[in-house]
Amino acid sequence: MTNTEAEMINNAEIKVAFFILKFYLLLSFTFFAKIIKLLHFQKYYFRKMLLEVKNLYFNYQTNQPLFQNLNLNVDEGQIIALAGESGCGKSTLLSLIYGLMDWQSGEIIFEGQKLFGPKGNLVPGESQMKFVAQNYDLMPYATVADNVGKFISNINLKSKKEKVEELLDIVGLKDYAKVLPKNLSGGQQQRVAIARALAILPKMLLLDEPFSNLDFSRKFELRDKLFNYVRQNNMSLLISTHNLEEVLPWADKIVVLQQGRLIQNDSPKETYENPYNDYVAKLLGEVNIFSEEEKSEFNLSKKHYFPHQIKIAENGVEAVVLESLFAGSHYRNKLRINDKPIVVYSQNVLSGNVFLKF
Ligand SMILES: Nc1ncnc2c1ncn2[C@@H]1O[C@H](COP(=O)(O)OP(=O)(O)OP(=O)(O)O)[C@@H](O)[C@H]1O
Repeated sequence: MTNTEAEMINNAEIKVAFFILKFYLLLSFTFFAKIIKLLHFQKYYFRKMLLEVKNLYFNYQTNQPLFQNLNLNVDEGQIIALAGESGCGKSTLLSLIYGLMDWQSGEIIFEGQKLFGPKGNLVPGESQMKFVAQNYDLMPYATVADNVGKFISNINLKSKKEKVEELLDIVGLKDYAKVLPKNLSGGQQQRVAIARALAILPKMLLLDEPFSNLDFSRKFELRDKLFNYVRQNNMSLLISTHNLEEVLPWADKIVVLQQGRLIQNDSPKETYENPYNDYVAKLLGEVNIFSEEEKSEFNLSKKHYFPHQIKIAENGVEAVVLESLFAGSHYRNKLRINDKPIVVYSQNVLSGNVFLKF
């Protein structure tokens, strides 16, 4: 064999070796990708149940039950929005779960253990949960930092200080560490209470309308940071709200209460696309509601249309423009189809008569 022939054989061997290596790498990459996908799937679809409310019956007054046979499950790491109009029972349900009131019958099970409400605990509240009620319950003569650090151990003061700083950053109160809560606004006190609840990384966090006192820009910032922190730390969150738009992007499930009855329990997308009734649709924002007669008159496929779901088109249902107002990202138009007033959002200002596509 000549030198050139030997070199050619060597090159061919190297090529084959490279080919096998490439094939092997590709195979192992696909294998690992599959494993990662499986773990991801498992994380979301085989979550462990953390809280179970079973056939809960509760009344403030004996003749009028607020909850009758209420059932609700919360999985580990799940974010659930508890929605409903004022007075539907959101705060009461959170207080019952946290163990601040006795219920008449039914069961509340947390981590597989039956809870007994106030009679089961010397100190009010369950130890693995934290509840931020609407009264905040702050220590008025301790600084903001001391309030936030209230439940953090003093064994390592440096790490405690760092944790408090991290939490104050999340709620946007870094510059208020040394201020007393009595000198803060309602919204600021609310944020201190949230930071304090996050401090001990509870397994379950119960927040009662946590954004009610916050201005628009603060709300955006806090929501992002709060939900990310909750997700990163695999906490379960039950958050009450009367405005679903506030929590829709982050919630795994929307649970809707109407006068103490649980009427819908679905994913945000399902709730938005198929609200159970007019009450649920209105919790999701401005909405056009059509009666059965109007549905057949305008040939509509559903009952509820949000203003952006109705498009201005070349032809379709004719409407008269009553008003077209600039609303930032869109124009908010009041229209009338025959006698039916509706609201439609458009990219341009409207006038005269238009055609609508549903
Ligand atoms: N201490 C109480 N005694 C008697 N009835 C009460 C008491 N607290 C609340 N209620 C009633 O129970 C119902 C539910 O109240 P709850 O505060 O749980 O509603 P909510 O949905 O949290 O309202 P909001 O959004 O205004 O906080 C309401 O009709 C309310 O009037």
